[in-house]
Amino acid sequence: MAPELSSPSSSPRYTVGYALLPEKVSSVVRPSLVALAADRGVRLVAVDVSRPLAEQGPFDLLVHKMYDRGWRAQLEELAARHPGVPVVVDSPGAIDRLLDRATMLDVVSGLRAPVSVPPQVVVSDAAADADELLARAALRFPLIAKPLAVDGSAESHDMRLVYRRDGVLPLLRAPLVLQEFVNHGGVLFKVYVVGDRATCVRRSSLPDVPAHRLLDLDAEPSVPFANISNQPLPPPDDDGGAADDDTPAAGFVDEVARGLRRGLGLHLFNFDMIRERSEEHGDRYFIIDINYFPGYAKMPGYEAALTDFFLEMLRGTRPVPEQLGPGSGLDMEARKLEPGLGIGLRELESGRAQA
Ligand SMILES: Nc1ncnc2c1ncn2[C@@H]1O[C@H](COP(=O)(O)OP(=O)(O)OP(=O)(O)O)[C@@H](O)[C@H]1O
Ligand SMILES: O=P(O)(O)O[C@H]1[C@H](O)[C@@H](O)[C@H](OP(=O)(O)O)[C@@H](OP(=O)(O)O)[C@H]1O
Ligand SMILES: [Mg+2]
Ligand SMILES: [Mg+2]
Repeated sequence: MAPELSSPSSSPRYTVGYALLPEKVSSVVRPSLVALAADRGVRLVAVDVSRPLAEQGPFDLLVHKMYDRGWRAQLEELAARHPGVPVVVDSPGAIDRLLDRATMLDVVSGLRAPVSVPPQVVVSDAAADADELLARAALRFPLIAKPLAVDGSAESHDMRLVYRRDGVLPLLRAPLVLQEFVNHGGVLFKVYVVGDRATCVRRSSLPDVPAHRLLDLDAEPSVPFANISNQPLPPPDDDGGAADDDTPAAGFVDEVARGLRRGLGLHLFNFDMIRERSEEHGDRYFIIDINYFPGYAKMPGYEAALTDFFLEMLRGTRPVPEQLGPGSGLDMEARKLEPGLGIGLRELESGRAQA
């Protein structure tokens, strides 16, 4: 039965543990989220990842974004021994696919919605002949060179826009992905997914590259850049004519989000989508990046969205993603949980929960 949670003074009935890096805690676990969640009966508690997980809790639900292998091993070990207690969101196996740009976007080809990935090739080691790979993949300049690993480091966001081949390839540090740059009017659509909610936010992006830039041999053959989508949006006059009401239709955004959620077997992520407008092809949408547990505070109304989602998971009113992707051996089912009956990991370890 759902707990009575409407009164601000009601004591928390559920405990949600979060295992996040300090920067993510300060960006997402803001007082406004903690207060709203508490008001609705959800207590947010930090997991101390330097201590054994089995000694902490009890947690009714665990959310996490940690890159540490030791942490992951703890989750897997516990899950193998006690499937489903507590509910872990999301499965490390499913998250793994987003931590490698070679596999991150594989899911897109299975979507029904008309959206694709720009052509790309993986350069897996420094000894690889990037020239030969480029020729074989028939990629067209400009390209974006992206580090393969997505590991929470600043380096994993160090990109390079490559206008032409001359003298550039030795500058690129493998392993990386070379992806065709798509002109898209300097505006990116960042879609935040929280369970079955999808919220599209307009963000700044790289400006279009005019054809003559590729032929200008006096200009730099490549330029480095990082974290471009955190820059403020250009005023509407300067952003290629794109305006606030130019965001993709909500039905389309929802369809893409639903397809990704199902294909990835994940609940908490965002994706970056760009739109190419050309006379030749009309509008074409591309997905260029998917991020696990992003900076939710940049999404309007994130406090209510996350709190609703926690409660749905805890009350078992939200099933896990309908189709779980490969490699997600740790996926756990949301199940009916009596409020306040979160089973402590310590108790499980000692066998008391079975008593
Ligand atoms: N194929 C592309 N065509 C055009 N622009 C692109 C393309 N790929 C990336 N970009 C631009 O480069 C930026 C950074 O690329 P990407 O999103 O892959 O990197 P990231 O560091 O993982 O970003 P985030 O901070 O969202 O995790 C994008 O926000 C977009 O502005
Ligand atoms: O910190 P790492 O592991 O590198 O991952 C980042 C993602 O790549 C970004 O997409 C997040 O920012 P956005 O929410 O603006 O996408 C960004 O969110 P943040 O602004 O809370 O740091 C991070 O989640
Ligand atoms: Mg991005
Ligand atoms: Mg990213």
